Parts: sequence; structure tokens; C-alpha cells
Amino acid sequence: MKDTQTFDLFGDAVETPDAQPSSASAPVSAHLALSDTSELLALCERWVARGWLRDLDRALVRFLATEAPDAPALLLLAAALASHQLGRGHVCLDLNATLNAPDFALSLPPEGDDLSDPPPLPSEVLATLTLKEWQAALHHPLLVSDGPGNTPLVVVNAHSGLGAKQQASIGTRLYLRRYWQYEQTLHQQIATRLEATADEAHRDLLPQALNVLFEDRVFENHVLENHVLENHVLENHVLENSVFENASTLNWQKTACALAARSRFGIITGGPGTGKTTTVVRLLALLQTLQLAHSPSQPLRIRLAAPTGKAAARLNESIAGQVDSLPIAQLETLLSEHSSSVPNEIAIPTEVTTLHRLLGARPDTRHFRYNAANPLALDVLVIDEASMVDIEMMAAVLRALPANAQCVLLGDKDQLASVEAGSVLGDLCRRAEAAHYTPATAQWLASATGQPLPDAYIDAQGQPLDQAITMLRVSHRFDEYSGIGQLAQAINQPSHAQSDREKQQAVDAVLRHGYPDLHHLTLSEDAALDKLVIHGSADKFLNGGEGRTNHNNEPIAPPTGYRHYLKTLNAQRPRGESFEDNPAAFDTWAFKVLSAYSHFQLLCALRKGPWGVEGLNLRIAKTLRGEKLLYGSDVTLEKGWYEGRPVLVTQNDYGLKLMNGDIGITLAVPDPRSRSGTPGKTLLRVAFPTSDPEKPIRWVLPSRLHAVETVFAMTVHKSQGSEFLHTALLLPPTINPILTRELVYTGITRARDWLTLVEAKRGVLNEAVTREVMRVSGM
Ligand SMILES: Nc1ncnc2c1ncn2[C@@H]1O[C@H](COP(=O)(O)OP(=O)(O)OP(=O)(O)O)[C@@H](O)[C@H]1O
Repeated sequence: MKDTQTFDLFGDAVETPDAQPSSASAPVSAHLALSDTSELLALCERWVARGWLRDLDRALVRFLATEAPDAPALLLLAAALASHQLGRGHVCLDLNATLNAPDFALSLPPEGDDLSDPPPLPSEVLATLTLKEWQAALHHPLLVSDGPGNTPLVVVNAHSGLGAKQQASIGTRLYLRRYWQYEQTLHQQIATRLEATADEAHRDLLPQALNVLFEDRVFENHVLENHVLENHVLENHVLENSVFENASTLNWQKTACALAARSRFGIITGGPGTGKTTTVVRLLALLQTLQLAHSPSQPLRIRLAAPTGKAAARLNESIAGQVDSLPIAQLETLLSEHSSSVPNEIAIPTEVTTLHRLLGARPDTRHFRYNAANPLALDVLVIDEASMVDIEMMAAVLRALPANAQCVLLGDKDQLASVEAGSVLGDLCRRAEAAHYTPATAQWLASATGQPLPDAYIDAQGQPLDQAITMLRVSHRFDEYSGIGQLAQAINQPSHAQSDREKQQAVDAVLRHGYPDLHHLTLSEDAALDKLVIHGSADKFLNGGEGRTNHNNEPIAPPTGYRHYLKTLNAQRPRGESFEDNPAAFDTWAFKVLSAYSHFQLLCALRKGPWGVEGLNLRIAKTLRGEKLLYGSDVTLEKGWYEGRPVLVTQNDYGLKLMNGDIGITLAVPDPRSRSGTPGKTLLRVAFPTSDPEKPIRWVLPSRLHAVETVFAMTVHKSQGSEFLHTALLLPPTINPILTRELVYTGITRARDWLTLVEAKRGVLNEAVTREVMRVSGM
């Protein structure tokens, strides 16, 4: 089930039935708001009052009506809806799709609006309208153009899109100019970068350097050998479902490195643990080696960035580990054989910044310090978690990149798209599964990597963008004996590959299989949820969660709940110390508490109601109080500060050096105004982790934190870019538009070692996994 029509990579409309008035059977007279501006404004007013339309959308309509009093009401209506789509992640309004399913164009409450005197639904208003009439109303040179110009709106007919294949298909998209411009920037920037292949000098070194970097081929097969460790599931295992299918011979990581090194624009996509970070670190070593062979004293200036502070911190950690394992000495030997002068050391940066910082975000403006006129001083930019980057930010980054710089995007194309408009990575990677490498690329790859490409991935019609994308297909974190990996794979099957029923059966089969890292809980009583959040319900996992090891043969600690960090908080508290005299003792304590917190996180889909963040936070706080793990009145637990309160930062605060997505824990430290160590006299401070080993904790007074929320429950949207050892994903009892395949996939892949999938009512998961988010764009 899809909620809107969409377009393919080249701007062609995906075939949809001709627009039909939605109530074609009965003769209906046209709604007045289609022809009368004051009726339309009144209608918008009523929609805004119900929360179906935003104030912002109505303001745009008013502005346009004032600027052009002769503008047809139908045009103004289209503008209101186009503006509204931005708040829902779409870059533009697709007129055809809107006529096919008008009620998707507004934010209608999922379970209906039971207030009296509801305003007319879009399906009633648009019932008589045809696509032709609507298109005709858009002919207004002051307000709408079909491309460059100053009009506030831009209309694009799909058959005028790049590389149109189906002239007959009609699709009309209406953009607010700014968003049309972002899309143009992306098209142009990416196309230009794809034309310019990277410097060919010293490319003869490429195959040799790749061989050095991927010499440890055992790597690829290594995970298989470890399966004996989990031999309790070996016997039952259905090998046909294996994630290792087809993946055994081709080293996709090596392929990714080669392709990304060849082009000024590259994408490496893959699910969790497929080695995106591992690959990019090798890519950087490769690029640096090639550069130093060419210019021994001029190493590449490499920058690493991620969309959120949390994602940046995570990449920072994993990159640092990976850089240490690079075969730098062998690369330097190779380099010395190729270079007449002594080259610089092969240095790979490990510091990761946020995109906002990289571009020099300035308060109160959407303009950045670095832009086309003042480009970034770098040669290579790697952007991790690129699925979270919206179209506006992606356009800003590409504009600020020097023409010769190389840009590499990393991310999981199947994850939820950015909160803001656009699904850039998903759009760009729509053909990644089948690769579509041309015979020329295949030949080049074979000589660069020494691996012949299977025919299934070769396509003489492959497009330039296809040649710059590699999809990593082997999970090194979740092997075929991992329920988390199997569930992610079953959920992620594209809808064209199987029917809804088949997908549901595949998901059910994984849930019933009895994997050691997966527990499926249907709530029949409240106590089960309480037990989960307190203890993690380890007893529900095979062998109580004991005895598992990871792919490095290290023991995996059994799953926990929130009791774990609260116990750490009490057990590790520095006693008899003063906060001022011995800050290190408090830093160590806070660090341990924060690490313990990262062992468990409850995720949910909604914000409001008993199954949303708001209801769950209070409920969990009270449950933990009942266990004497937290203290405070109902009012304090709901609205105040108390020791143990975990908080999530919801907006960047450059003054406090806190980023959207950071998690801190409230701790009671001795009050400096009382005598050192006097028991009972304490102050609350919130401890946040930093990336500075000298000063691992930032202590902040609660009164200084304005954009935080309790995070016993976190929405899946907010959890992007994070991972937790034990993740519990809670689905509400009724289906809701927000519950989609992408949401469930993103939620379950936040789990590193353990996943508890909680259904408030059996069946919601089955429905959710067959619903896909489709974002409208012209990408
Ligand atoms: N070829 C390989 N053989 C064996 N282990 C590997 C291989 N590639 C990566 N790994 C290991 O798998 C784990 C995940 O790798 P990595 O962090 O690079 O994946 P990722 O795709 O970046 O993960 P994430 O989902 O966290 O973004 C790491 O422990 C890494 O060392």
C-alpha cells in the first residue's frame, strides 16, 4: 500500500491510472472553493483550525492572493497543498496523485476527526476536478513558471524530465521555487561530478593498493566459521534465507572502494554492519596513497561529517578503531616503490563533525558561511548517515564543495528518510540493488579489483549515476543465525519482489523460529512491559541470554533493562568526595552510568497518547519508582527534574556544545555550598558525554537546558544514527500512517545484540511491514 504516486530517477512518472474524480458515480457540483478565492481562504481557515493544514501554508496562500488578486482559486489551492507537502517530507505536490487520493494531501487525523461540523475533506472539494482543469489554472506567469525565473512557484511536467522514457506518461509536479532550486542543484552538481572522473595519474597503483588493503580476504568468510558458536540454532536453520546468498565470492567492499576512488561523487550503501565504515576507512587510505604517489608533499585534505551530533560521535568512535587496523606500513612500502621523493605519512583523520558545523551554520539564518562563493577548504568529504540528510542540506553541502573535491555518501538506503523534506539517499539509490554497471565499468572493475562481475549486475543501459553506487550486501554484524538480521532482511524485501502475504509469512517465520537474539512479545498484560523496561526480560531469550559471543569471539552480555544503569548509578557513586576537588571521580561515575544507559532503549512510533513517548515516559518513570530505582512525586516525574532522569537534546545548542540527539543523565552531585562530603546536600546536574578524552563529561545545570525531553521512550525517528545493545521496539495497538516498513526496519536495526519486538496487539507488525513510505520528488 503506497500513500502517494512517485517518479523514477529520471523524472518520469511511474505509471498511474488516469486521474478520476473520486466520486465519479454521482453528479456533484463543483465546490465553491475551486472558483472563488474568498471561499478558498475560508476553507483554508477551517483546515488550519483543525490542524489539517499549517499556518505557514495558509500564510503563503494569503501572500499569493495579495500579490496576484487575479490568481485562480485552483492555483492557490495547489500552492497551499504544495506548501503543506514540505512539512510531510515531500519536495513537491504531485497533482495526479492528489486527484487519485485527495485526502492524503492534508494531515488528517489517522483515526478520523470526531469533532462536530468538520470542514469538507479534500476528496469532497476536489471531487469534480480534472487534471486538465488543474493544469490550466497553473498558467499564471506572475506566480508560476516551468523553470528558471522569479516566480514563487514552479511547475514541472514529468515528460519534460531528464532522460524521459515515456513521453505518454503525464505527471505534473508543483514546487515552491526554493525546493525546485534544491533539486536542480543536486541534479547539476551530481551530474558534473559524475562526468569528471578522478585524477588518472598513478592509477596503475590502484590495483596494488587495493590488494594490500583487502589482502585479509579471510575476513569475508570469517563470520561463517564462527557460526559453530551458536550451534543451538544450526540444526533448525533454513539456509535459503541466508544473508550470505550470492555474496560469497564477490568482495563488495573492494568494489565499493574502487568505484568510489574513480569518481568525484560516490555512494556506498548497505544495511547495518555491512562494513560501510570499514570500507570508507580503506577508501581514504587508498585515496591518500594515490595522492601521495602523485604529490608526495601534498596529502589530501579529508573531512568527515554526519547530520547529527550523535551520528558524528558514533562514526568518530568506529573510525578511530578502524584506522588503527589499516595496513599503513605495507601501503607506505608500496608508495616508496612508486615515488622518487620521500612522501608524507599516510594520515587519515578520525575527527567527525556535524554538517552544520562543517558549513558554518549561523544563528537565525539558513545561509551558511561556506557556500559556492566561499567553498570549503577540502579535497575529500565523507558524509555518514546520509539517509538523514534532507534536500536543503544536501544542496548546501554540494554547493559549498570545491569543483575538484570528491564527495562520498555513506548510509542505509532503506532507513527512514530525513525528517525534513526529501529522501535524497533513497532516491539516488533506487537502482542500487541490481547495480546496473555498464560493460565498460565491469571491465574496469575487473582490472582494478581482480574480480569479474557476475552478469546479473551488468546492464548495457546503465546510467552514469549507477556507476558511482555500490551496495554492500553481507552483514558482518548479523549473520544468518541472528534473528535481528533475518528480521531486517524479511522486512526489507521490496514490494515488487513479493506479495504482502508472502512478506508477512516471511516475517512470521522469523519471529517463530527461535533465534537467540530476538524476543517477540505481544502484550496481554501490563506487567510484561514493566518487566521488560525494568529487567530487560532476559529470561525470555534462549538460555537467559547467556553464552553468546560476537564475531570477534568476545562474550555478549545478557540483555538488560533500565534497572542496569540505575543500579550502576547507585553502586558507583563517589562517596565522601567533593565535586570541585575531585571532578575526575564524578566524571568516571557519570561515564559508567552513561555507558550502562546505552545498554537498553525502548523505541516507539508515536509521540502522543499512552503508546507514545509522552505516555510511556511517565509510565516507565512510575514503574521504576515502584521498584525504588527512582524517587519523586508524580508531578516531578512528569514535569520536573530528578536523579536518574535520562534526557534527549532536541535542538542544537552551540553555547552549551550540545547537539540534537545527545543523551544526558541527571545526577545528584554534592552541593559545593555545603561542607565537602556532607551527606544529603546535593545539586542536580546533567552529565553528557564528550569526545574529549581529557574531559569526558560535560556537566550542565538543568535550568540551562531548554530543549530536552525525557527519553525512557524515544521515537524511532529520533533514534536514527544511534544503536543500543538491547533495543525494544514497541508498536501501538492500532495501525497509523506513521507505521511503515521503513519505520520498523529503522527501529529494529538500532539493536546491536538483542531485540525485543513488542506488539501492543498482535497483527500491527504484519500490517506495518506492507506499508511503504513514498516521498514525492523529481530526483
Ligand atoms: N569484511 C569483513 N569481514 C569481517 N568483519 C567485518 C568486515 N567488514 C566489517 N567487519 C566488521 O563488522 C562490523 C561492522 O562493520 P562497520 O562498522 O564497518 O559496518 P557499518 O556498515 O559501518 O555499520 P553501521 O550499521 O554501524 O553503520 C565491525 O565490527 C567490523 O570490524
